[in-house]
Amino acid sequence: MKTYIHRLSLTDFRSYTSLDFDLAGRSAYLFGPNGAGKTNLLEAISVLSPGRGLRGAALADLGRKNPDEAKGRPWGVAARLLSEDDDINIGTGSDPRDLNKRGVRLDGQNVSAARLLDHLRLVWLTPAQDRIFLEARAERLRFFDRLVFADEPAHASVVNAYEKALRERLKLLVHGPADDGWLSVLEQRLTESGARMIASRQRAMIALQAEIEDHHGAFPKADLALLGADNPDDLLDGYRRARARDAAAGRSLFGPHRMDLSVFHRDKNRTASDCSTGEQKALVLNMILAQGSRLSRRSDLPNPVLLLDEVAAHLDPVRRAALFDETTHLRLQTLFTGTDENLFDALRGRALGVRIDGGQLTEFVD
Ligand SMILES: Nc1ncnc2c1ncn2[C@@H]1O[C@H](COP(=O)(O)OP(=O)(O)OP(=O)(O)O)[C@@H](O)[C@H]1O
Repeated sequence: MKTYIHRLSLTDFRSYTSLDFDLAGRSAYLFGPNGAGKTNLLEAISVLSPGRGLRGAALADLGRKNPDEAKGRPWGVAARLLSEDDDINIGTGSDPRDLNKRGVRLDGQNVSAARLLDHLRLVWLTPAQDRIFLEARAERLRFFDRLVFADEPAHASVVNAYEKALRERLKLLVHGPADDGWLSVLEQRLTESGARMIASRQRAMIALQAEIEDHHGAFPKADLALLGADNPDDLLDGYRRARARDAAAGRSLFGPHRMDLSVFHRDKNRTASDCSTGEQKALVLNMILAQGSRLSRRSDLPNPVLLLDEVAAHLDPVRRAALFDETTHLRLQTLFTGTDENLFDALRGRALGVRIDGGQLTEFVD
């Protein structure tokens, strides 16, 4: 299902007081100086999906505030989406009673954030993710889980339920009383959600690997592997046996929350963390494009919209051209950001060029 963002409206979101942006379903290159508000605009789109957006920010921090103010204003983001058989208004914004919460609306009806996924799938890449192969395991797993989740939305609630049970079990083990009955209930829950987590991650990894084989000739091939995927039949016993060790360590040392994603650069015959910065960027971009391509072929899902923050400038001209060709070929609505206006030349005719300065969109170049 091809879905495109047609119009985007922001109210008191980060540096924007009020903004209406007519994308008309097109891709766009947003350019302007540092601090102009380019990432803020991508972040506004990113909160049109469950979770806390591409910076992982606290919801209360998204509201516009002056430097001397401790608290931001209530904020809102709305979009009109058009697809082949759908025309819908989606919106989200602060809960006026509690700025740490937000409400979500679909055509004026209050709904849960998960419902946004019925209409819009987002895949993003930010500069912070360039270092994903060098980060701690938990960060890499979170990155990969987001890819899984764009594919299987239920994965997010399974991970949440798992993490909640894990925290509760650890609290009991460390602070007591270590009621064996309740611990067993929690470990049973961990076993059930843990087995689902492992299965979803394995499915997503296999599908992504198959997609990488088929596409993106200009980007290095990545060999993906999931490490630490326990046999689901061993989980219950594993938690039981880890009790004393976990209590002593004050950490949960067993289970699929300790899985990791291993990425290998096939042509260089090196693990990703030993590759150059540019090679790492190309590897992660390959994974993002593969995911975008995969989702775009699923006729049961909305077409993904790609948010690529400061990606183009860090690629060599051949890869940059390949990136622009790929997103055009896949008909993926993509929002690129960058400081260099000249990069727009390669996108002319297939994306809007939008100058952003002082928090305002000041110029459109077609
Ligand atoms: N809650 C907020 N209220 C008002 N302004 C904010 C808020 N949060 C961030 N800002 C401002 O937004 C600006 C940063 O915008 P953004 O990160 O979108 O810049 P950018 O154009 O992506 O810049 P760069 O090229 O440096 O990445 C900063 O000036 C910052 O002070």
